Amino acid sequence: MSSGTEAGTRSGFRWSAVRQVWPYLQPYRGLILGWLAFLGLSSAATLTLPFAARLMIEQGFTSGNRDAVNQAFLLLGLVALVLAIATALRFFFISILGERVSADLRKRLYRHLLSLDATFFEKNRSGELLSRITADAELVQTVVGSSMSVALRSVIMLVGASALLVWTNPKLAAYAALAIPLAMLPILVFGRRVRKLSRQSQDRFAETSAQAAESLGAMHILKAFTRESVEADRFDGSIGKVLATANQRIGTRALLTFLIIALVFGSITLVLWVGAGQVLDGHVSAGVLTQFVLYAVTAAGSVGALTEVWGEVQRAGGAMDRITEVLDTKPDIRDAADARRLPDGATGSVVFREVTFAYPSRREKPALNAVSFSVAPGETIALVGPSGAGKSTIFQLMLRFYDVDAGSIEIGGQPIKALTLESLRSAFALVPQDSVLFAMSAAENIRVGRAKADESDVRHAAAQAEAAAFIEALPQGYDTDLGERGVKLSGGQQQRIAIARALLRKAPILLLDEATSSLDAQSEAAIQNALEGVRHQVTTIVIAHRLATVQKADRILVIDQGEVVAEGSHDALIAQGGLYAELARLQFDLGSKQS
Ligand SMILES: Nc1ncnc2c1ncn2[C@@H]1O[C@H](COP(=O)(O)OP(=O)(O)OP(=O)(O)O)[C@@H](O)[C@H]1O
Repeated sequence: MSSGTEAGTRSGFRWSAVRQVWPYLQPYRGLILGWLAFLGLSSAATLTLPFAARLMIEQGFTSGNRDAVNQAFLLLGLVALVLAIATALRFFFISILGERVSADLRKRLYRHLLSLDATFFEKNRSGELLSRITADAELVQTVVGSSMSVALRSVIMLVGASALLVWTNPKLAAYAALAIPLAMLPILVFGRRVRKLSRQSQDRFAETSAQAAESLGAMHILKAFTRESVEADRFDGSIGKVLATANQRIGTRALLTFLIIALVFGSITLVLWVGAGQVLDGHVSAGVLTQFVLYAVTAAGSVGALTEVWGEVQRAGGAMDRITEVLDTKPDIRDAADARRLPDGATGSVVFREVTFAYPSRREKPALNAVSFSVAPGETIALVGPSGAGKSTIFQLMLRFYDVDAGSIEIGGQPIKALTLESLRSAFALVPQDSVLFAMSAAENIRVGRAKADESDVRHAAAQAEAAAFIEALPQGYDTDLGERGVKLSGGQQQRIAIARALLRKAPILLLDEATSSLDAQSEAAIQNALEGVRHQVTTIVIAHRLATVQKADRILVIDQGEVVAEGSHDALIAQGGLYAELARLQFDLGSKQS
């Protein structure tokens, strides 16, 4: 997406992206409290272990007292039990929290995507957007459900172990204190690079998903043009790029890990060497040194764990950036603050006044130029003209998929910009050029027209659209699943389902965009008859290349290069002898030669 590339090159880490996660955590205060409580308990238990070990050595082995050994082991066992229970419950609370947060994030993202307008989807590939719902939300889940917990636990352990180091032996602790800032140094140096590479990884992965989604959705084209191997190579190339970025990121992380472990444990070894000298000199007991060692290892382990999750947090920061970009995108086409509903029972009149419009991606060439016409309620109008003339654009503007650049459009006597989008679009039943079906049953596909329609209405609409006979002949009749995008049906059958869907809607304005182009003459005639039946109840606007389809229209508008160049009945337009007469001569002459 356009803003995506901007953010992709932005190298700074956005804390705002991390803050964006907070509203998703807030509703789950109970889970957070549960997690914090058990985090505290498990940390306390872990910090008690070195102390128990010291007791064992000092009072048990050194003094040779069996009771003391028993007591020390009992304490150790109890601590271990508390640790086990607290760790399990901590894991439980935080993992559930992670799942809930990512589920909410996905729901919100999807809902938001559905609210965005046509321009957004022209700029962004669906597979790429899908990866934000799947892969990016997954990363955020990992951070909330695990890294966040590890990070906080490590901080607590680091602080706790450091305090206990000072308590155990302040002099040795002072040496150890030098090790910590040393360990932080590589994080500061390499952290920025890791987060930049992480964002790049996610972007490249999204690109791969987009590519795969597109190809899998057009498998028959790939096969028909034997492009499988070209496609596979293209995918290999994309994956190669993902891998290259991942390699760089992992390499940097590996170097980071090496430096941290080498610095931290190197320093600790030095400190212990000093400590061992103190034991030999009799200044410090073996028990105290053991306790010190264990606390030092705990503190060092915490630093290590922090660096590990720091990388994760950086990655999730990148992912959250990508999610936030979508959530921050506001649709240009939305309800005005004072939008009102189109009154129920509004008539199906349509008025275009001097409408000029250019698509956002092609501003230099208007698709429509000062187009004016009006359609009375119950009238049937046909839009005719060469391919690319602007006929479908007229439909898109009526449905307010785009806003006009100049002029205005009225439906039922109301300017469409003053209406709520929901009520405006409820006034239309559209049969688009490509009948889009879903992987649902035949009945559900028809019910897309009106979700609450009952079975008899669905069957009636199917009968009107000449679809009843073939649907009933399907293996499970109306319950037959039609496959992804309706692949299990022929083009003409898909089109009839789309017509049934539109008829079921019972909207005041019916828009047919090449709606019967895939049908045989017989089916088309039958549908024309069915449409005759509803003809005076609804306003019908038909786009058709086959002039036989439009002859019965009350009026025909001839569109050419974004302008209305002629208007009238079939006979009147033939008599005028313009573009329409030319189209008619070509089609009907051809027809007579063929027959
Ligand atoms: N989303 C879009 N972005 C940019 N230009 C577009 C877009 N959709 C259509 N166009 C352009 O606008 C012009 C009008 O297109 P439109 O789809 O309205 O033509 P049409 O008359 O319906 O053609 P056809 O009969 O082939 O369906 C064409 O030049 C087309 O290339």
